[in-house]
Amino acid sequence: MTADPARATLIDGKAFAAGLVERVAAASARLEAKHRIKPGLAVVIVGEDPASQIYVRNKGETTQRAGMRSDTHRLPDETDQETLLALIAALNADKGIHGILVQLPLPGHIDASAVLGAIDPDKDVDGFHVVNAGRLAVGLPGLVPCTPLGCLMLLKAELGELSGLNAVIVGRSNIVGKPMAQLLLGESCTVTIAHSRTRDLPALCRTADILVAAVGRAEMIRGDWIKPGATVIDVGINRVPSRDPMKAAQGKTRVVGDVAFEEAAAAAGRITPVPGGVGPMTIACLLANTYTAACRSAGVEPDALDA
Ligand SMILES: NC(=O)C1=CN([C@@H]2O[C@H](COP(=O)(O)OP(=O)(O)OC[C@H]3O[C@@H](n4cnc5c(N)ncnc54)[C@H](OP(=O)(O)O)[C@@H]3O)[C@@H](O)[C@H]2O)C=CC1
Ligand SMILES: Nc1nc(=O)c2c([nH]1)NC[C@@H]1CN(c3ccc(C(=O)N[C@@H](CCC(=O)O)C(=O)O)cc3)C=[N+]21
Repeated sequence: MTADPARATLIDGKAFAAGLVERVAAASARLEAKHRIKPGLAVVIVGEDPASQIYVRNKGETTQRAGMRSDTHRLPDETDQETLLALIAALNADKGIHGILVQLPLPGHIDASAVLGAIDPDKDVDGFHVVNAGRLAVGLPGLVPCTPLGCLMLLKAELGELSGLNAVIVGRSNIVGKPMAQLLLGESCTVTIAHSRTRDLPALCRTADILVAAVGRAEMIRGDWIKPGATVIDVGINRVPSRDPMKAAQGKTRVVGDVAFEEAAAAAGRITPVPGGVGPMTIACLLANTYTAACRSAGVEPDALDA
């Protein structure tokens, strides 16, 4: 909460994620004590992309802190598709592994959709398999992509009932925009999905009670695009040069979202920061999905993970 009433309330994704990780850890400990199952996550990373390396290290550390098994498979950039598919087949067959995540992007010589399609849908903790996309679309239980799931948890924690609200999602990717739309539709929001061909995006955004930005363009969404009092969820993770010109000259960067934060915070009712907003929720939801997958593999009803 901020003291200035003219400024939006900050949605503390980092704190919410820490609480969720604790609840997953407690639920996993109960699962292990009662049913002798320790949830296990396998993360596969191909190549040396530095940003990906950081995320993968973060995921591994958080998973272990939650008392779950975490295996990281680091493969060289030149790994061929058959080798990767053989690893996935082995992980699909491994009874101690309940979740498999293949870090994206993959090197260009690998067909990402073939690789994602090879993961057992019941171990697909990213929720990227077409079977899970289909389950989400028709309202069957499945595994839901972590980033939109984390956004929905924040929205429900902040707003409670979402029914009837106008939601505008900027971005239509299969991993963020589309599943976000499905989830908000499931909450009975009136959902509009915008993209690079949308006409008069600022006017459309001004209709949003809930605005989700998943574009990948630094600070594209301006303060005067925000309906006063709206809830703004900024998914974007963009590296831009440091503010300090000396540091920028040394190639130092900082992370900003898709929303011009200072301007938007002056208009919005609530807003997520970047960093410290959606990003940590993505990792917490990955653990939640791994716990859920482990329970289902044993036919055990997962404990509720809400706050
Ligand atoms: N916090 C987290 O945990 C995560 C953050 N991210 C971040 O979220 C952002 C989005 O990721 P992702 O969905 O994978 O990105 P994609 O690049 O796959 O999709 C971007 C979407 O934005 C649309 N778009 C691009 N430019 C414009 C524009 N000028 N006006 C309106 N729409 C536009 C594109 O439209 P079109 O389809 O027409 O090309 C596309 O639908 C990135 O910054 C990414 O780093 C992603 C995953 C997790
Ligand atoms: N198969 C797959 N699944 C993914 O979920 C996946 C992926 N590939 N490839 C890359 C994107 C990106 N992503 C993020 C996760 C956490 C933060 C995160 O925790 N960010 C922190 C720190 C940001 C920083 O300072 O760099 C924050 O926003 O506060 C960000 C981004 C998951 N992704």
